[in-house]
Amino acid sequence: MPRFLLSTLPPSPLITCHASSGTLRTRHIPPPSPPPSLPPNPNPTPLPSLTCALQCSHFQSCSGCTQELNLHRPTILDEATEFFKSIGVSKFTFDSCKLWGWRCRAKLAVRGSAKSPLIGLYEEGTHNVVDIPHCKAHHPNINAAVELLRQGIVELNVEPYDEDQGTGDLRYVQMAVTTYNTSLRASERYRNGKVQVALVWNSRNENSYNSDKLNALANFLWRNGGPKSNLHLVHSVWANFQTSSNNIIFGNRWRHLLGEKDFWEHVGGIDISLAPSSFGQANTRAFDVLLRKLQKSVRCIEINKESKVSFEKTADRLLHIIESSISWHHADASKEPRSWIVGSDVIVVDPPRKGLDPSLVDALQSIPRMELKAKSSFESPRSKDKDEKRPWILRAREDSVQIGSKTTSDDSEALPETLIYISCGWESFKEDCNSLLSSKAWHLEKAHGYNFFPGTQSIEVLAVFKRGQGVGLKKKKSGKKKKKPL
Ligand SMILES: C[S@@+](CC[C@H](N)C(=O)[O-])C[C@H]1O[C@@H](n2cnc3c(N)ncnc32)[C@H](O)[C@@H]1O
Repeated sequence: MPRFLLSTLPPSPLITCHASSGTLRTRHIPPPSPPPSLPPNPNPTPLPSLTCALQCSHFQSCSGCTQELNLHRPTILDEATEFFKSIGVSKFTFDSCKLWGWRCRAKLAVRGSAKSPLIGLYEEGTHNVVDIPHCKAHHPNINAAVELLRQGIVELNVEPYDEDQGTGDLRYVQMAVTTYNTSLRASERYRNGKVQVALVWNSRNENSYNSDKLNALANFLWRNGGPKSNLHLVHSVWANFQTSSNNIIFGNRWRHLLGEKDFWEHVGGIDISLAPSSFGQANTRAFDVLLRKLQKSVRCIEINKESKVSFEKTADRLLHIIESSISWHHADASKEPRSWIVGSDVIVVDPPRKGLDPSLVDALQSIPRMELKAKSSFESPRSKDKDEKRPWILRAREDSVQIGSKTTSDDSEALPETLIYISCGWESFKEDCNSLLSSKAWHLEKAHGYNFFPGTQSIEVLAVFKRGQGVGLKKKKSGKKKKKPL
């Protein structure tokens, strides 16, 4: 039976700063020196706000971070705590991991000129790129690789993209760090992370007129940052070809140019393969902490068909450590969501920032009705399976990968008891959460927050919903104490 198991493993020892604990173990940033006219304080006590301060020279101009002090406590945390309290979860916990150097994945715009390139993020509300060579959120090797790229652009006269004219060579760069290197001690792996560099090139393909420059830039990065260089920080170089005038960063065509083609990361206790086109968490350390709360997942539904190869590689390594079956399906979860809901014990959703598609929320809300219908129906699941005509379901079945044993049909009409919602969009999460609760089909059992994006007002939330109305929220009919749900 497809199932996602929830475990309560102890928190990872990688946590460096815990918002809910009284003692903070963070990188110590000394308070600013007193003005020269004042006698120096012989016993300076570090200001709590500065202990976890960003102290980034780009803060005023860059749109990446919105909070400068108390990085371990995003200000949105108070609202989140209140929100969960108002819906019956009084113990909302929050894990803060690395506060600086946490970002292992960055997409940066490349603008300016070949002599003076700008590599960074847009200024708030504009399309002016702010150069961020000393970004405090980036893994230090992302900043080092950006510096190398800057030298390559200048030396090889690579033209950054001009949005107004649609001209230039290099539009964006994606830098993704892998800290997976078993030849190093675990404590040294993060610091020695290697960067996969994906250059978004303004041409249709590798045969276009400016492809010599692309190869020259890739060779420059490899020569000066690859395994034979002193720096050795570049893992591989990829090209993505994009000529469209819209704001979409990547085109559909990818080419591996240099270095290792496979990119592995170790999170949640397992090895994960990631293609440069796949979604990958920016904060791999914090994601690891989140994943350790979840143990096994079985039926994965993904709209991006490029992820299939990554899934297959990942699953290949999983075979000897998991007993249950695991499958990957290329499908749009918002189309016919019922087909994914029915037959699972536990549903895990991890939607993009905009939250769940309304059709999926509808389906989750209507579970009590599905239950009634299932009770009154005598239709055999097997015959239903055979008669399936809906093209998207049939397509998804064809385009799927099954690892391990097949699912059994006995429980294929089971309805989920648990819904695990992983969210990176606080506003959409609140909306989805309110919709689920108002339907009375679900109640919220617990919620944890994670500091995935220190310095911003984004938090990652792991919320566990159980089917039906919560004990505390149902009208009490007798004075007897009811058992807490497990
Ligand atoms: C926040 S990411 C999470 C991915 C994965 N859980 C992980 O952590 O690597 C959201 C994922 O949902 C996928 N997605 C977006 N809309 C979808 C849809 N309608 N049906 C299925 N997958 C979808 C995206 O391609 C993306 O990989």
